[in-house]
Amino acid sequence: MPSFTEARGLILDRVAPLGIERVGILEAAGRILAENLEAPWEMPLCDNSAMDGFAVRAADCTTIPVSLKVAGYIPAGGEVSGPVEPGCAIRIMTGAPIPPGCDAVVPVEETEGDGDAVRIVAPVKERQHIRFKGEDVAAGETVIPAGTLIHPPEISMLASFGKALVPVFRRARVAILSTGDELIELGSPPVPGKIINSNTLSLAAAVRQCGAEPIILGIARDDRESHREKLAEGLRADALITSAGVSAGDRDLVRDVLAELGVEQLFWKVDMKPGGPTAFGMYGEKPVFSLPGNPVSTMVTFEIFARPALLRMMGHRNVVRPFVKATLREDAKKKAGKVNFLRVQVTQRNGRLEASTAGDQHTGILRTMVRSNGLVLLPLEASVVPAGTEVDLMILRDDATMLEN
Ligand SMILES: Nc1nc2c(c(=O)[nH]1)N[C@H]1C(S)=C(S)[C@@H](COP(=O)(O)OP(=O)(O)OC[C@H]3O[C@@H](n4cnc5c(N)ncnc54)[C@H](O)[C@@H]3O)O[C@H]1N2
Ligand code: MOO
Repeated sequence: MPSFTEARGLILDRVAPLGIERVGILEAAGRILAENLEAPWEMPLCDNSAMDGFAVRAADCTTIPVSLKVAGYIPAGGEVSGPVEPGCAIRIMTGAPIPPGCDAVVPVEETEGDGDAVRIVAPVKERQHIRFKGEDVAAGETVIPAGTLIHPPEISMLASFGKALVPVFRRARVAILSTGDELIELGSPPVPGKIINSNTLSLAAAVRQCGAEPIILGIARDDRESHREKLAEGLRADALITSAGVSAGDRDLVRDVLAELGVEQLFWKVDMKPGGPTAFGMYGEKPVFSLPGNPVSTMVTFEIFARPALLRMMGHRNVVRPFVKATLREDAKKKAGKVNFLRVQVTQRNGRLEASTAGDQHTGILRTMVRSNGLVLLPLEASVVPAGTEVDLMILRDDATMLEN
């Protein structure tokens, strides 16, 4: 039986980025750039002022104070007129081009009005307060390499170079199927023995949260016909995720029917809890995740196995949430011989991360998952991990470490 890292390795070895598409620049945020951005021109395009003030010739300002004739005005977006004569200054706004002849800008705060002239009252150094042509980016330079996750700074750079359409890796279309005769859809009244199909929705939300597109297939009933029809439909997407029907129950049909449909199984069962009865296979280039049905196990196995694979398919390079060190606040008990993921509440105290159990750790307890914002890895052989131990923590929520308790 593979460890969770081996199982994840088997998956990541088999999935690769999907194709490339061009999207409107705002749609590119959160996506992965698929081609290098090479600067089509230099930035800035011309020497320009970094301050509101006066463009001067530094050689005119060797003795301070000095009065210079104000010979013109260039607003931002304005145009440069002829060269500036010695003894003259040009009123200039931030971003406006430096007129020829000038080699420094004096901020307005370092000047005084003097009729038609301006009096410069602070020392002036050649080149001060000028943003020089090409100092930010040279023409032809690779400014953003392919494979970069696009954040607002990349949007700014892409926009600055006129890229209204941006080449990004395609989003994965992910089919989601729940299985089981006990399931009813959201909206039906509660009935003992029946379960509202929450896995489809938590999976769809998780798929969406990682930037992929969920395709909800509904529920496959516990017969081969229903499984065959729904699973075949799911295999048309870029990836298929099913929940339930993979343990040892006599009606756990998922793996059987997937095999009939031509899915090559790479593993079934992983050495971890929750999530032991997870299966994974490939249908050609498409990954097929058969996740266990307990809602907690479904979500944990999505995090550990499906999310990294979907991210890789969408071109991401950093696909695995890293483990960071945290201090365990209470003793944690488990059965020796299996890796456990403990659902925890992460807090930050004096800049250090601490993890407390989020409640009852039975895999049937959904409330504990709702209370948790991280998973602590409890190692294989341990049966008690005492309070105060430094443990490996996987943070699941971006806002988790903002909490100071
Ligand atoms: N004899 C064995 N029994 C079980 C084993 C085992 O190894 N041997 N493993 C246990 C573990 S661990 C898990 S996890 C579950 C996984 O079972 P399945 O994936 O086959 O799922 P089901 O048995 O159908 O359902 C489990 C549980 O989850 C609820 N469920 C299922 N689908 C949904 C859904 N779409 N939305 C919300 N809740 C769902 C279902 O009602 C059950 O309560 O097997 C153990 N048994
Ligand atoms: O793995 Mo089951 O996922 O322990 O509840």
